[in-house]
Order: sequence, then structure tokens, then C-alpha cells
Amino acid sequence: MDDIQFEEAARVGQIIAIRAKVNRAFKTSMEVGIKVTVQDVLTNAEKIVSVAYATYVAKPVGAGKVELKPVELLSAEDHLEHSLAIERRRIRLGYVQVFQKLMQESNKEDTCEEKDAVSTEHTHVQSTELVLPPHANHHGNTFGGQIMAWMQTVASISASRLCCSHPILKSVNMFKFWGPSFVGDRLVFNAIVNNTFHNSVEVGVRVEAYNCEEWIKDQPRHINSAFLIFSAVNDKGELLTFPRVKPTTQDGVRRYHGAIARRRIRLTRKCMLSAKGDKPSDAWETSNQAYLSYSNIAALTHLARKPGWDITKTLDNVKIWTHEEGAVLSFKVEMQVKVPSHVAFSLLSDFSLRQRWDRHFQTCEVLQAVSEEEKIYHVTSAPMTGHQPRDFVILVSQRQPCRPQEPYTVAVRSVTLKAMPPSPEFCRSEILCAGFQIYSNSSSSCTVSSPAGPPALCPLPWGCHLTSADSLQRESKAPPKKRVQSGCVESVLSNLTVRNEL
Ligand SMILES: CCCC(=O)SCCNC(=O)CCNC(=O)[C@H](O)C(C)(C)COP(=O)(O)OP(=O)(O)OC[C@H]1O[C@@H](n2cnc3c(N)ncnc32)[C@H](O)[C@@H]1OP(=O)(O)O
Repeated sequence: MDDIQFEEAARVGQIIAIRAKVNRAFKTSMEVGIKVTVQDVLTNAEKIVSVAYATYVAKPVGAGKVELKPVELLSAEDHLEHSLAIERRRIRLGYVQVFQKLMQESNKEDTCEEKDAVSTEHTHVQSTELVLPPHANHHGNTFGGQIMAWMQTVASISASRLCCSHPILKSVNMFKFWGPSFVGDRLVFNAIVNNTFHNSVEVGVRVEAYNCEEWIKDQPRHINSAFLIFSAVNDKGELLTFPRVKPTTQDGVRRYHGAIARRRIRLTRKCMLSAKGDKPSDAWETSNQAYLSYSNIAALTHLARKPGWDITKTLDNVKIWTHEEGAVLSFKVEMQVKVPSHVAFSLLSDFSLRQRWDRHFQTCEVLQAVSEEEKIYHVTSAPMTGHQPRDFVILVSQRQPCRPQEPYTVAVRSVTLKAMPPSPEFCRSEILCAGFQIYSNSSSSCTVSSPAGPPALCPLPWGCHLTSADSLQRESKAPPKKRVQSGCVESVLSNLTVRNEL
């Protein structure tokens, strides 16, 4: 289960709609997108409660695995979600490594030394539940949602020890059901406050399952651990401040730092969700690398798939498309080239080759080869206006297709690197959203499509549409002047040269 954020409370008398769809089947697992909205019967106003993604694994009775068939994609939205699902899966599978890296860093930080800090041991709550048939599915497996509901009860009692009020669940951190539990099992829930952050508190819940034999032998199965974040309000609806806590055991210290690391990842995500087009590019840090790569690929994919592209010019086998939305203008250049798609991809994704065919690239140096698929480059470029040469620090994310119908993707966006601050020699410039999508036409030819546009219109994971709607609204209120993003025209110009050089 990915992070769950509760954006809106659903109250008695309101109508809840839950929409779920398999976005992509991988091998044995599949991503399900879930959107929960609440409608007020009196006003008809509909609000989003939560958008979340769950991973299900098809499981036959007994041992063995079920290999899933690919899902059939019917709409443009199906295609978009399908492309982005694989990027979200990368974030999920990489989460533990990111967390561990952050833990290494946060272990150096001191724990709370405040005299009046409350010992976390005061917040320990335990409860035991017996799994009965109504709690389980037709295989006799306890419903994940039932386990989550029990977790929330015990966690909110734990949080209430600190706030002397009713805690409100704000979000649930990404978690995994490690193993199943069955009808007849006893589930023991242990909840404890890990850390407090001014207006919020993180409670960790560990779930252990016992069948009768395991109960007697005291041999629990650890089936789940989750982290729930609560806030609390007073009668006037004002947020309450939580007291500082201090861990008193070695395990408590580990959990205390774990909460800080998880919060860093959460805040990074939130910060990226509320990103405005005019803010400086994001810093490349341990806590946000996965999200920056996601947003790089997602921005390009989303832009390329937007409805409403118009052909502006056709030159031989090159088409230039434009897309207008509010006051924002984006470009896309599309060309047929007589080289196999994998060759075009290897040429276009290696930016150190770009100087050979792009006159806008004067120098290009790899600053960080993060992985085979993510590289950070420093690029210098001749001045377009004025007299100062420009430079860029860009993240290039490249992806190979999982299926023949899918494109090769090379996405480009600016990032900030501490090791490469702006220098007086160059005017630091930004690429917001650009790159290539390469579709195979035959074994010897392909179509290279190169969109470039603003990121405010791109989706980000978990709750993106709220941000997009906001930004669209902002854009529509802007003065009616076409805003061509910096780097957009240059991108079009330089991408045009690809054709000849290939
Ligand atoms: C209708 C109601 C349904 C319910 O509520 S069920 C109740 C709650 N869930 C449970 O009780 C499940 C408990 N867990 C289990 O039984 C096992 O972990 C489970 C799900 C069978 C998987 O076991 P295995 O097949 O041995 O696991 P595996 O390591 O080979 O991985 C299987 C597929 O899952 C993927 N996976 C593993 N960790 C993941 C993660 N953190 N995020 C997303 N996907 C993840 C993994 O990549 C693999 O996928 P694929 O085969 O490559 O498609």
C-alpha cells in the first residue's frame, strides 16, 4: 500500500464514491489506483478524500504463482496511468534503500534533550483481536482493510496519550503486508509514538499473528508494520501542538530517527506536489531522487499525451506541433528517421554525444552517473540574447520500453546540485520539461517525438490532479499573453537538427 493522504473528512450523511482500476499488470503483481470522493447531498459539491495506489499479488490456493496477462488499454488516461505505474513501482521497490540511506544520515543527529519531553514508553498501547469469518475473504485471509482499521484504532489511542484530545488521521506511510493471517489467528497490535513534529505525531504499529500452536510456543509471525501520522484540533478547529518526546530504549532511538527519515521523504513529496512552475529547480537529495526521476518521466509522458496538439508546420518528414492551454504554449517536434529505435535511443540518450549534433551545446560534462538510467550533466551554451553564455544542470532520465508498443523515453529537467552552484561566468538557465520519445516503426526506422513545455501541467504521484487543477486555474487567470517557457524554443530548434545528424 502506497502512502495514503486524507485530504477531506467524509461525514455522516454524505455520499462516498470509491473508484478503483488496475493500472498495470506486472508479472505476478498489479497496481490498482483508487480514488475516493465525497459528495454533499445538499450542495452536490464533490471533494476528493484520497487518491491512493495499492499493489495486489495474484495468489493461487497453495504454493505457486499466477502470471498476469497485460491489461487492455482503452482510453488516453489508461495509457498514461499504465506508463506511470512502472515509475511508481520503481519508487516502491526503492523505498527501503532511500530510507536506509536517510537513516545513516539522521543517526548523526542528536535526540531530544528537552527536560520536559515525554517518554515515548508512556504511549505504548497493545490490543489483541481474534480473526473471525467476517474479517476474512473467501480464502480465509484476513482483509487488509480490516487489519488497517484495527491498526488505526490502537494507533489513535496511542496518539491520544499525548494530545488529550481526539487525534485525526492525516496520512499513512507506505507499507507492506509481509505475510498472511487467517481465520482463527490471534493478531497482537503494539502501537507506540515514535516522534512528534509540532502539529503532528507519528505512531508506529507492529502486527504479529499467532495460530493456536504459535500462541502456546510464543512464536509470532510479523505480518505488518505501519506508520500513521495524526494531528489534533481544539474546539475552535485550531491545530494543537504536541509535546516533544524522548526515547528511553535503543529501539526507541531507532524509531525516533526512523520517524525523522520518513518525514523527510513525506515532506519532499508534498513539496514537489505543490511545486509551482516559477520556482527554482529542485535540489537533488537522497530523500527526493526517486520523486525527481518520477516527475521527470511523468512530466514528459503527460505532456506528450495531452489532448489538443495541433500541427503547425510540416516539412518533409518533420512535423511541428503546438499546444495551447490558457496562457501556456508548448511545442512538439516529430520526425521519421531511418535508423532502428534502439540506435536512435542510444544516440539521443547519451548527452555527451550531443555537442556533435546540437550547436546549442558548447560543453557537456557528466556530474553524477547516478545509475544506468539517471545521469546529471552540466551543459554550457552560447548566449541567445545579451552577451553572457548560459549553463544548465540537468537530470537526464532514460527508460527502455517494457513492451514493443511503448516508446523509449529520454526525459530532461533542471535540478540543483550543491556541488555545482551558479557561477558569475554563466547565466544559470532552466529546462523545465523536455526530451524524446522514440517509437519503433520497423526494424530500420523509428519516429522521434520531442515535446517541450512547462511542468505545471504535469502529474505527480498521489493527489496530483488537485495541484494540476490549481495550476490550471492560476494559468487561466494570467494575462492573455502566450508564455513560452525558457528553453522551449531552443529545444525545438536543437531537436530539429537531430533529423539531419541521425
Ligand atoms: C480481497 C482482499 C485481499 C486482502 O485484503 S488480502 C489481506 C492482506 N494481504 C495479505 O495478507 C498478504 C500478505 N502477504 C503475502 O502473503 C505475501 O507477501 C504475498 C503477497 C503473497 C507475496 O509473496 P511472494 O510472492 O513470495 O513475494 P515476492 O517477493 O515474490 O513478490 C511478489 C510480487 O510483488 C512485488 N513486490 C514485492 N515487494 C513490493 C513492494 N514493496 N511494492 C510493490 N510490489 C512489490 C514483486 O516485485 C513481485 O511482483 P512481480 O512478480 O514482479 O510482478
